[in-house]
Amino acid sequence: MRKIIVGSRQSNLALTQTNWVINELKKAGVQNDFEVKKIVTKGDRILDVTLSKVGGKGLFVKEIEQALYDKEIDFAVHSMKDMPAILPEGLVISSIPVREDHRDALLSKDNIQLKDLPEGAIVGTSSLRRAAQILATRPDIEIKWIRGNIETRIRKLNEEDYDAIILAVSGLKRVGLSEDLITEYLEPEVCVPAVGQGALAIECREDDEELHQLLAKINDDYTTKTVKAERTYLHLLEGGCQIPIGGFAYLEEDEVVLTALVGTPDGKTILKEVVRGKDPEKVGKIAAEKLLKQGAKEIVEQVKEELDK
Ligand SMILES: NCc1[nH]cc(CCC(=O)O)c1CC(=O)O
Repeated sequence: MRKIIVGSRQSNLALTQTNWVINELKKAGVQNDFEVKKIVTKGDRILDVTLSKVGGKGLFVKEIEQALYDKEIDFAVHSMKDMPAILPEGLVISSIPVREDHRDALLSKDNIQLKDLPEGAIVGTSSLRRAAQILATRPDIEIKWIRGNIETRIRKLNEEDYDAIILAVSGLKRVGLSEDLITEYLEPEVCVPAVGQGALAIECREDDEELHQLLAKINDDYTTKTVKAERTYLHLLEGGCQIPIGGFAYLEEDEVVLTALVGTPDGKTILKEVVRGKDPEKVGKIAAEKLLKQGAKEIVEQVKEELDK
């Protein structure tokens, strides 16, 4: 039986996600042997620059995709939210396992909720999406960029002058940290998560039929459907750059309910629509059309220009 080589970034989060997927495959009855091969990406090498400035989503996946092309690895597990809307020729997202918690969370030094943080409090994030939405409700807050993996960010909260930081609940849980660290769960009504947040994407070669069959065993229909709506929307709005875009969908009976958001980084303009319907692609498309009609394109262009400076 074929041994399956799995490529992974070497961060704790990436390795945990990769091992989780391998374990799910085994639980689903896959009997092949697996080997994890660690790959260093450009995103891992750049530490001190705002991510949006150095090229956003593509940074963490390029080297891994090359390894797939070169057949050094057979599949790779990514955070769905780090995946560009369009994949390079010959590669596909073969399977989407069940989503972890989709929400962002506020972790604050003295366990103070967002609405009760003192005026001018410093909140750490390197996400324009999070910054825009925090500033929209609390324009007095000072956003300060913070980089590093989840563990590093929590250390910086304790050691530096941040009053609070924002992290994805899923990331925190996956690296094995306690949810007791969370001060406040930010529901999508307060902070629309990143498209695909909490979900994983298993990427492999399009022509690897044998592997598709194995990976299909851990595909989750609910997650696939909702992520489809989110990513259709994302694709129609941008093209890979990191801008303040949020999207989150859930199912209500047999309908997809998608909340889609675009904002300016200062939070002064927030465009938001909730769209529901049976066909996830249609729902994503309608959400994009509604926001584009309200000026989303202008916001996207403006942010891209700022980032290129
Ligand atoms: N931006 C980095 C990143 N990429 C994926 C996750 C974990 C969340 C997920 O699985 O969607 C995180 C950390 C975070 O946003 O706090």
